[in-house]
Order: sequence, then structure tokens, then C-alpha cells
Amino acid sequence: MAVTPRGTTPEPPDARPRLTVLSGPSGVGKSTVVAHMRKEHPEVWLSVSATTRRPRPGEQHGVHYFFVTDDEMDKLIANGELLEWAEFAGNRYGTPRAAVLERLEAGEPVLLEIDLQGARQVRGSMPEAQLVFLAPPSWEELVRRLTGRGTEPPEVIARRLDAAKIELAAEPEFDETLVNTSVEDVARELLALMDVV
Ligand SMILES: Nc1ncnc2c1ncn2[C@@H]1O[C@H](COP(=O)(O)OP(=O)(O)OP(=O)(O)O)[C@@H](O)[C@H]1O
Ligand SMILES: Nc1nc2c(ncn2[C@@H]2O[C@H](COP(=O)(O)O)[C@@H](O)[C@H]2O)c(=O)[nH]1
Repeated sequence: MAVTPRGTTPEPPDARPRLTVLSGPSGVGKSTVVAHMRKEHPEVWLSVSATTRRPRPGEQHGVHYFFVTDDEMDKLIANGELLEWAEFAGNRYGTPRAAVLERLEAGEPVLLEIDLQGARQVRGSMPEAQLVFLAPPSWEELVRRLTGRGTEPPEVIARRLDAAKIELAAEPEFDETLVNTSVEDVARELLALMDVV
């Protein structure tokens, strides 16, 4: 039991929102869950990553990603402007550092949606971060979702599924695992983990 000296007020538990990292194999539903969650709770701040990947139809610069050239990505990395970065299935992705630190400093709940390599880097540089793994209900359902999304050609799907095997094996490294059977349920569970509800 914590003992408080007479006449002093006990320290409140640390109420600062923590950085939360959401990872999981490509196609498991990370963006779908996060979009659903932010419709009801726009106060959750989602980092917008930089990427060398080409935009998919409907994706907007500055909203879904900052779409950058290889040279621009080289500079972001060389200048230390990324909190973490990784190469994933033939493209590079990275989290702009300054915006994340500003939002955390402002006391906002901050969410990163990044791959396993990035999650490991965040664990190394910000050990207080909460790492959440989003798992598919089954391998077959993951393949169905990634293929059914229709955004990548078969050879890219194959690369992403190769990466998925490695990511699924790394699930025990995470603090929490949520299984994406229902978008609504997982969005609620994630909000609870982030102390937003
Ligand atoms: N719970 C669910 N049940 C059925 N389909 C789902 C569910 N969650 C997501 N999906 C569908 O799965 C597909 C992949 O979802 P989404 O693009 O959100 O995955 P992702 O994890 O963000 O992928 P990536 O890492 O490649 O960006 C989409 O077509 C989406 O509508
Ligand atoms: N390490 C990082 N991974 C990131 C970042 N932004 C997104 N991602 C992950 O990349 C894959 C592929 O994304 P897609 O949009 O091309 O389907 C997926 O796992 C994302 O979560 C980042 O800044 N750093």
C-alpha cells in the first residue's frame, strides 16, 4: 500500500496520454479501424507518415500520407526528421518526428499506424509507448482482405503476405493484441487502451 505523509496530497497517477502504436500485417484492417474510431473520436491525433509509395486512387497528400520522392525521403532521414522509418514491400515509410512530439507535449492522445520494424524502433526510442498488435481472425481471412481490397497487383500482394508471416510471428513482442473480427469492437477496445473512453 502506498503511504502518504500526513498533510500531503497523493500524487495522481500519470494522466498524460501515452503514445500508442498500432501495427499488424498489411490488409488486417488497421486503417479501417482507425478511420472508424476517429469518426466518433476526432480528438485522437493520427500521425501522417511520409512515404515513397505512389498514391492509391482517392489518397490525398497531407491527409493519408505525405507522398515524397526518394530524394526527399533521403533528406528526411539524413536530417533526423523521422522518429522511425522502414522499407516495406519495396517502398519507404516514416513518421515525422516534430509533429508527434508537439502533440504529446500538448497532452493529446497520439496514434501511429506503422509496420513491425517501425514499432520496434519506437520501442527502442520511446519505451513508454504502448504497442498494440492487430491480428486477423485467420490467415485465410487476411489473404481475402488484402486481395479483396484490390489496391495492389499480385506480386505486391505476395511480398506483403511474406512480410505478414514475419509480423504475425512477432505478435508476442507487443503489449496488447486485438483480433479484428469486428471493426466496431476493435475500435472500442483500442479507444479503451488509449484511455480515450
Ligand atoms: N473486421 C473486418 N471485417 C471484414 N473486412 C474488413 C475488416 N476490417 C477491414 N476490412 C477490410 O479489409 C481490407 C483491408 O483493410 P485496411 O486497408 O484497413 O488494412 P490495413 O491493415 O490498413 O492495410 P495496410 O497495412 O496494407 O495499409 C479493406 O478492404 C477493409 O474494408
Ligand atoms: N515503419 C513505418 N511503417 C508505416 C508508416 N506508415 C505506414 N506504414 C506501414 O506500411 C505498411 C504499408 O502501408 P500501405 O499504406 O502502403 O498499405 C503498413 O503496415 C503500414 O502500417 C510509417 O511511417 N512507418
